[in-house]
Amino acid sequence: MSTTVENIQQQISENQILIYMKGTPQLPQCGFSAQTVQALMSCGERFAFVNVLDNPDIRAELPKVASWPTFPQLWVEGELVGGCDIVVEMHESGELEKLVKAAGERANAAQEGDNA
Ligand SMILES: N[C@@H](CCC(=O)N[C@@H](CS)C(=O)NCC(=O)O)C(=O)O
Ligand code: FES
Repeated sequence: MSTTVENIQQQISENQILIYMKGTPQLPQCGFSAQTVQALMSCGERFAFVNVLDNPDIRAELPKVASWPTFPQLWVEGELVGGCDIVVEMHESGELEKLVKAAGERANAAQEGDNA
């Protein structure tokens, strides 16, 4: 059986664009998660999400793994981008879309390579 920390590490390594949030993209359960996922959705790339309200073990362990105390958390290509403040700021500057689109394109290219 894998531990929570191993699950988290696997989620982060297997999902090139990943948000840990409260609620779901369709039904966020907190304003911070709502704002962040809205900014992410506006980038137009596919992304994975984990609802930490459904996963109390991940909610408890991820802040230690990430050295980041709160949710939401956006991870791109294995690295923590940040929470609501950072993501919203990057969205306003146009930086978020660049980062997310580049990661999405690389993920799609890797996928096509797998299927060939
Ligand atoms: N300033 C933070 C706001 C996020 C925040 O304060 N999150 C709190 C309330 S939703 C949190 O995750 N607390 C720990 C917890 O609920 O497990 C950001 O930029 O992401
Ligand atoms: S759930 Fe209360 S501030 Fe996020």
